[in-house]
Amino acid sequence: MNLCIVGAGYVGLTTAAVFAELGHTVDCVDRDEDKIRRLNGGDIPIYEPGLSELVEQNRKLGRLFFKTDVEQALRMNDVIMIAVGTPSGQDGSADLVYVRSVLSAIADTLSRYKIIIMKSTVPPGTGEWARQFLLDRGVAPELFDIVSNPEFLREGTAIYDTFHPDRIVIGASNPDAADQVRSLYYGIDAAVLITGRTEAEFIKYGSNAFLATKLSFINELARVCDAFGADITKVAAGVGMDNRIGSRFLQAGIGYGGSCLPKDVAALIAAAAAKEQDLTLLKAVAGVNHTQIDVYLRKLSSMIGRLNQTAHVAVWGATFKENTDDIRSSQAIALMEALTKQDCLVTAYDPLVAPSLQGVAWKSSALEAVKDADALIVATGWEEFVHCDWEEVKRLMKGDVVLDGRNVLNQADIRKAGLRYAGVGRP
Ligand SMILES: NC(=O)C1=CN([C@@H]2O[C@H](COP(=O)(O)OP(=O)(O)OC[C@H]3O[C@@H](n4cnc5c(N)ncnc54)[C@H](O)[C@@H]3O)[C@@H](O)[C@H]2O)C=CC1
Ligand SMILES: O=C(O)[C@H]1O[C@H](OP(=O)(O)OP(=O)(O)OC[C@H]2O[C@@H](n3ccc(=O)[nH]c3=O)[C@H](O)[C@@H]2O)[C@H](O)[C@@H](O)[C@@H]1O
Repeated sequence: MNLCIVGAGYVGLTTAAVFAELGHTVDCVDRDEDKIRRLNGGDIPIYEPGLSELVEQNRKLGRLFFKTDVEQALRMNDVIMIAVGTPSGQDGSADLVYVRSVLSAIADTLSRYKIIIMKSTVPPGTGEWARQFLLDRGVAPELFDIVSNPEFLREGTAIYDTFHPDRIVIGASNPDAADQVRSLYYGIDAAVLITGRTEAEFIKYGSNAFLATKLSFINELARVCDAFGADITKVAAGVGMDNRIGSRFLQAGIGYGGSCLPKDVAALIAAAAAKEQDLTLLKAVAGVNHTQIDVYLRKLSSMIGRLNQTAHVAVWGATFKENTDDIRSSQAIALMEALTKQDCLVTAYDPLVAPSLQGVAWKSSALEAVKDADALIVATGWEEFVHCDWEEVKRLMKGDVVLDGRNVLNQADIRKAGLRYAGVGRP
């Protein structure tokens, strides 16, 4: 099939590479000229394990192209996939400005039947709104179908997730269009759920909202475990052994971040509010996440006795989780900002990024960052932090406090090196 994917971000690029690998011919277009220039020069603008190899392989095979001429690519292809960003607006609702601009370009170029796939995460009802948008722009109804096909990949494992999804959700009002979208995925062994468009949109928000709920639940339980001197990792293991609950997404820490969970929880709350529904549970989920960093700061303060300009805190990790270079809504960054707000001296290191942050001194290695620090906080679970030389850390630090913001460290190793360990909900 000939496919045009609009948006060369995490989702657009991964989907383009995987669909090309499945044998389709893919035009991946983005209006960001610099991004497309880099892609055509063999430079992948995001860090995603395995993506670079897959892109290069399929470019060489003549199945994957990167272009800036969005209109021309829209004209040339039979299937259009919208994979542009849907960021949070002022009130938390999803800002559809980029989606609208693609729809506008589609309205300007549509002269024969096309399937328009909404891959971006959009609020319930957006497919219907998009259909009306095109009709209002004078596009004949028989010239298009809009199909919702939400994406469930995780950054850092995007290629694996796209080849091995738990399910493929296709929301369409026309069964033929749904079948065509299904055929794009031939070669991928996964359950396919065909549903209505609005239901598909809800499935995406429901999934992310549930994942966020699971995380805030375990983080709140970790706070109580702390108060009782119990170990949340053991509690989570036991709770997760119930198949109805499942063991994944129960790792307590400084809270969830990234470009999607916080944004999608906020968007669902806003979408519900627009229909006069008050989502009290999800508001609490967001609230727990928002205050999770305070829990760590209180713990840090109690261990080093102060949080002010005389406290030197080293922070390891800046990305919102390991194996990505994405710092969007990163709790690690929020933590650094909270520390600098208290005038602490912050030295930091991340294997991939060093974003400019007032009051934060970036160092070129993890060990450099801990030199003379009173305390170390591990804010992202990168492998190199998990397996570091704790004896050396102890030698370099002035103080002896190690705060495990992801509950990924081996307490025994840290204590053996003469350091004091604290996680959240871990005695
Ligand atoms: N990042 C992720 O892991 C996942 C994201 N999603 C959803 O997928 C959507 C895209 O997310 P990301 O890939 O992270 O976004 P991104 O922000 O990384 O990339 C979006 C791209 O779209 C381009 N763009 C915007 N308007 C355009 C236009 N009119 N014409 C051409 N290009 C245009 C931008 O230049 C940018 O390169 C969002 O709705 C997100 O919620 C869904 C699942 C996973
Ligand atoms: O819609 C999206 O964009 C995507 O959002 C998340 O994927 P992602 O944002 O890549 O990251 P996750 O792996 O879900 O992690 C989110 C945050 O939760 C944290 N987390 C995750 C798992 C856990 O047990 N504990 C925990 O604190 C991570 O450190 C991270 O900050 C979902 O997992 C994907 O299914 C979804 O497609």
